[in-house]
Amino acid sequence: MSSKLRGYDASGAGPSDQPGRRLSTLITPAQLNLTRVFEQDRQRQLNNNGTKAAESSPDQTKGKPRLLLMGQRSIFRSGKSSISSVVFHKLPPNETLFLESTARIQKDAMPSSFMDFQVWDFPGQIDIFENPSFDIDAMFGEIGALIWVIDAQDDYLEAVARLNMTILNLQRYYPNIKIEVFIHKVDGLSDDYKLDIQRDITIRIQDELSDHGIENAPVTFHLTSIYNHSIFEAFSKVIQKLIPQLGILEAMLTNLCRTCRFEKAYLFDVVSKIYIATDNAPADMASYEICSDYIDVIIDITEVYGGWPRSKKYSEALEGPPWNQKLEDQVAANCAESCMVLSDGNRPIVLREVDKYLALVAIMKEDSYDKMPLVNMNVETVVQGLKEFFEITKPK
Ligand SMILES: Nc1nc2c(ncn2[C@@H]2O[C@H](COP(=O)(O)OP(=O)(O)OP(=O)(O)O)[C@@H](O)[C@H]2O)c(=O)[nH]1
Repeated sequence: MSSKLRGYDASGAGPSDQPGRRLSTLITPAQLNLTRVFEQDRQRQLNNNGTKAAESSPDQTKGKPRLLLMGQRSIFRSGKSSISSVVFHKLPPNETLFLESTARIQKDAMPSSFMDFQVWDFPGQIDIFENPSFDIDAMFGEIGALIWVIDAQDDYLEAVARLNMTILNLQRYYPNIKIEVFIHKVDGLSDDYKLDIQRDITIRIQDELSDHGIENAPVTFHLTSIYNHSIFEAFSKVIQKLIPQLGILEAMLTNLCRTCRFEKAYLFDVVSKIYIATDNAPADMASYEICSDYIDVIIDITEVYGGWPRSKKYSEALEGPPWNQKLEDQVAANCAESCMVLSDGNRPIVLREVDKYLALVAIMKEDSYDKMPLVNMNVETVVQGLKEFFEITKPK
C-alpha cells in the first residue's frame, strides 16, 4: 500500500504539480462553478423556507438539517427510538427490546457525523397539530425531512390516517418538506406480503391527497427493519436528498468506477454507515452490505491496533535507514487506507478515508488487483476532489 503516488495525474499523463495542494490556492473553473451553483441553491432554499421560520428557530439548532422521527400514537410502538438507537448509536438490534417508551421529544445532535444534523424523536402519543403549545414554525422551519414510521406487523390504518392528516397540514405551509414513510418491522414478512402492504399504504395516501387536490406531494416509501441493512439503506436515501449538489458527487464516483474498473463505489459516513453517495451503477444490497461490514472490520482493527502512541525511539527506527523518510510520507494516505481481497469471486475491496467522518469504499473487478498503483493514484485524486467539494458546500 505504500507509495509516493501523490502528485501524479490520475489520467496517467505523468507527474503533476501536486494537484490537490495547488487547487487549494488557485481557484479552478470547476470550483468556481460549484461555488456559484451551491450559492444559488442555498439562496433558493432560504427563499422557499421563508425568513419567519428561520428567525424563530432556536440558535443552537440553526443551520443544521433536522430529521424528525414521527409515528402513530397508541400503545403500539412503531420503532422510532429503536431506529435512531441502532443507526446512530450502534445499539445491537435485539437490545431495543428493552427500550422504554419515549415520554418527551428526544433531540439528538450528531456532531461526529459528516453533516452535523440532528435527529428529533417524537413520542408516539404526541400530536403536534392538536397541541397549541408547539411552535410549528420552529419545528418545521429548518427541517431536512420528516420520517414517518409505520409498524407493518400491526394494524396500520390509524397510522396511515394520521400520516394523511400530517401531510395535509404540512402541505399547506411547507410544501417542500420531504416526507419519508418507513414501513417498518418488515422482517419476518414474506416478500409478496411486504409489497402488498407497500402498495396498499401508497394507494391510501395518494387517494387521500388527490381527494384534497394535492398531486405529486414529495412522499417516498421505504421497507425497513432494524434486523438487516434495509434501515441503513433507507436512511442513506433520506440523507442523500439533503446533500447539496449530490449529482456532482455521483459523477465523481461514476468516473472513478470507470477509470479504475470498480464494480461499485460508496462514500460512507463512517459512524452511522449511511452511504451518502454512490456511482450510477444499479444499487444492490449485497455490495452495500459487504462494504458496510468491511467498515466494521476496519474500525474494530483500528480500535485494537491503530492510533497507539509510538515512542520517539521506535518512530525514529521506523523513519531511519533503509527508508529514510518520515512515517507519514511512507504511506499513500496520511489518515488511513486498506485493501483486502474478498474470497468470493476474487474481487478485492478497497477502503480509503477521506476525512475523519467519511470513507470511500469500492469493490473492484476480478482481474484489477495488479493495477493497484494506478487505482491508488485515481483514488487519491478523487479524495482530494471530495475534500474540496465538502469545503465549498459546508454550511456557512
Ligand atoms: N421485529 C421488529 N421489531 C422492531 C423493529 N424495530 C423496533 N422493533 C421493536 O419495537 C418495539 C418498540 O420500539 P420503540 O423504538 O421503543 O418504539 P417507539 O416508536 O420509539 O415508541 P414510543 O417511544 O413509545 O413512541 C421494541 O420492542 C423494538 O425491539 C424491527 O425492525 N423489527
